Amino acid sequence: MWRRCGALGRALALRGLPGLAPGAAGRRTASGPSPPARPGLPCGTAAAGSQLGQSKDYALPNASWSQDMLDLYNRFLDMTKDGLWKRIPSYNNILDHIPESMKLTYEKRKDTRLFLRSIDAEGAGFEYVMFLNTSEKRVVCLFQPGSYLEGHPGFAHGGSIATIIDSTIGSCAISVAGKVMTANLSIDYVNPVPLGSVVLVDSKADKVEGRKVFLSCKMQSVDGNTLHAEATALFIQLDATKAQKQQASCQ
Ligand SMILES: CCCCCCCC/C=C\CCCCCCCC(=O)SCCNC(=O)CCNC(=O)[C@H](O)C(C)(C)COP(=O)(O)OP(=O)(O)OC[C@H]1O[C@@H](n2cnc3c(N)ncnc32)[C@H](O)[C@@H]1OP(=O)(O)O
Repeated sequence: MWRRCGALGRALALRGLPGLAPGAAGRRTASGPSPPARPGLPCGTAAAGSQLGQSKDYALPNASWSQDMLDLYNRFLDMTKDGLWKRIPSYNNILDHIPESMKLTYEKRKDTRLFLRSIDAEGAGFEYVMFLNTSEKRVVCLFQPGSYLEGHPGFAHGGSIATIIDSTIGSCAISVAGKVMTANLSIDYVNPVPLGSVVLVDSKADKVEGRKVFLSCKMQSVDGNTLHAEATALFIQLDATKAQKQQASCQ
């Protein structure tokens, strides 16, 4: 049912995208190519507002991205050209991700932030960009954990790994079922993730049963040789009444 370790590398190769050269990381940190032109954005996001300059899109290259991160990003950007993959923009307020039509019941608060975007220093927190393939019900996240995500010396904290997995799987569940919440997330941590390295978080919706969305995910190194973590999750589509109540209780 699910791709084993290294399968994403094979999947990339199938698309004519060979794996990255080993040791490519770290060739460039302080400067690099200018951000490429914005590719197509997933429908239903607040992309239009963002394009008007209202919200910063963080899922674009910055000076902290390593060469591995940039190379992989450019490979995925290439894959957006035929329209099968789309880059998901990233704003620091979750409401900027919600289509205008769904915003009626929400009031934008200035003092909240998406957890993943809570660290301001470029490169110190979660550097990531996600790509969505709607037909495969799949979201892949390119993730470079920064120095403020440390757990054991030199390695990413397990909570930060859980966060990026939950968010990647969550974005996949949202693309399949709209308003959802994590009901269950189970993670096997297989190999530690070095800070500053680049990993691929590859998630897929395996099954939808009524309001239940079952997903699975693998986190692996760019060359596909190291499996860092694997996870399964259950997301529940919120029923409209409950969603309204939850919203009312936190305003
Ligand atoms: C187009 C692309 C778009 C891209 C989008 C880009 C955006 C990117 C931006 C940023 C990424 C962020 C992405 C979000 C990621 C983060 C998500 C979170 O962290 S969520 C916070 C943590 N989770 C909670 O706090 C939930 C707390 N729990 C609840 O509120 C409820 O328990 C809830 C909603 C999960 C279910 O409650 P009920 O009342 O609606 O449903 P009931 O009746 O209890 O369950 C429905 C069915 O599910 C089963 N079920 C429920 N929980 C289960 C469990 N833990 N295990 C197994 N089954 C369970 C039940 O047994 C039932 O099954 P039967 O229909 O009877 O067959």
